[in-house]
Amino acid sequence: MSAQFRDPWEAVTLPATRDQAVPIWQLTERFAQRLDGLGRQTWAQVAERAARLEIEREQRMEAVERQREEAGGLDNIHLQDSSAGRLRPRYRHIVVDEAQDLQPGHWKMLRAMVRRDRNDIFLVGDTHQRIYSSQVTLGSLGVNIRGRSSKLSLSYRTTRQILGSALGVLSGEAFDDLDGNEENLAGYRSVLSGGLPALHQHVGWEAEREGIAELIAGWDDIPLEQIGVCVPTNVMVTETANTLQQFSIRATEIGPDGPRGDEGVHIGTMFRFKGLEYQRMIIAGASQGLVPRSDILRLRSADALRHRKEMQRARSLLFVAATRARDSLDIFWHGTPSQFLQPLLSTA
Ligand SMILES: Nc1ncnc2c1ncn2[C@@H]1O[C@H](COP(=O)(O)OP(=O)(O)OP(=O)(O)O)[C@@H](O)[C@H]1O
Repeated sequence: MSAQFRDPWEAVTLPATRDQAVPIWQLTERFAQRLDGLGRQTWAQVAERAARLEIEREQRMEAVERQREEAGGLDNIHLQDSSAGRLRPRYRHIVVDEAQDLQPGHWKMLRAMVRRDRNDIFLVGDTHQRIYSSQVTLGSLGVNIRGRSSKLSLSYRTTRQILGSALGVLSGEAFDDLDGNEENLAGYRSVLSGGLPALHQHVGWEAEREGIAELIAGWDDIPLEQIGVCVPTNVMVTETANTLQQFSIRATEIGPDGPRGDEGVHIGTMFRFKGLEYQRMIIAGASQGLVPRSDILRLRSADALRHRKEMQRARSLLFVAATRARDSLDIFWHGTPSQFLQPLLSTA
C-alpha cells in the first residue's frame, strides 16, 4: 500500500461537536469512494470488512439459537435459513499475542469468531511496544479485561542495565493499558545483571558501518545468528549487509516473514525485530533525523497531535529494538545522537 492510501483516521483529531464531525465524515466517505473506484482498500478497511462478515455470521447463528429456544429446544424445527442451522462458532478459544498492535477491526472480527465464555480470548500485549497506530479500548469492543488482567513485570530476557536503558528511552511518554486507562512503567525489573549498553559515535554512516563490522569481527565466541543489527531504513539494511560482506562477515536480512537465510548476522529495520531475541544486539543509525525521522520532527508545528503520536511510536520502535538483547546492547550513531538517547548519554 503506498503512502497516499494511509488510513484516513490516522491523522484525524476527534471533533468536539457533530457540526465539526460532518465534514470529516464526508471527507472519509469521499476517500473510501475514491479507493473503491480504484479497486483498492486500506488494511483497516480489509479488517473492518472481515469483521462485518464474521459479525453477520454470528448474528445468523444467534437468530437460529433464538428460534430453537422459542421452539422449546427442538433441533429439527423448520428454520427460515437452513444453512444457518449448521453454523457453529469458529473457535472455542483464541490466543492473541502482540495485542497492542491490533486495530478495532481485528478485535471485532475475533470477538465474533469465538463463543462468549469465561476463557474465550487470552491475550498478551505490551503497549510500550506499540509500533502501529492502533490504540483501542477493549471494553468497548466487547473484550472484557477489566479486573481480569495481570501485569508481567519481571524480565527473564535481558539484564537490569539494558532494561533500565530501554525504559529510559520511553521516559516522559504516557501509555495506556489497552482498556482506556493509563499504564505506568513502575515495577519493571530483571533478575539478570550485565554491562551497561555501549555507545559508539562515528563521523558518518560509512564509518559507523565499518565500526559495526570491526566490533562483530571481534566477537568470535558466539554464533553469528545470535547477533542482531537493527537500522532505521531498508536502504541502510542493504548497505550494512554489503559492508559486513566486505569484512567477510556473513549476514542475512530479516524480511516480512523473518530472516531470509539460515546463516549469518541478522539485519533488519526496527519493525522486523518485533518478538525476536538475540544474545548481542546492535542498534545502528540512532541519529537525530533518522530516529525519530526528520519528517516526524517537522510535524511539530504543523500538526502537534500527530507529532506527539508519531514521536511515541518512534520511541516504542527503539524500545522494541533495545529489548531484543539478552546479554549486550551496542548503540551506534553518526552526527547528532537521537534525542531519545539523552537519558543514556547523561548517565554514560
Ligand atoms: N519463567 C521463565 N524462566 C526463565 N526464562 C524465561 C521464563 N519466561 C520466559 N523466559 C525467557 O525470557 C525470554 C523472553 O520470553 P518471551 O519471548 O516469552 O517474552 P515476551 O514477553 O513474549 O517478549 P517480547 O514481547 O518482548 O518479545 C525468552 O528467552 C524466554 O525463554
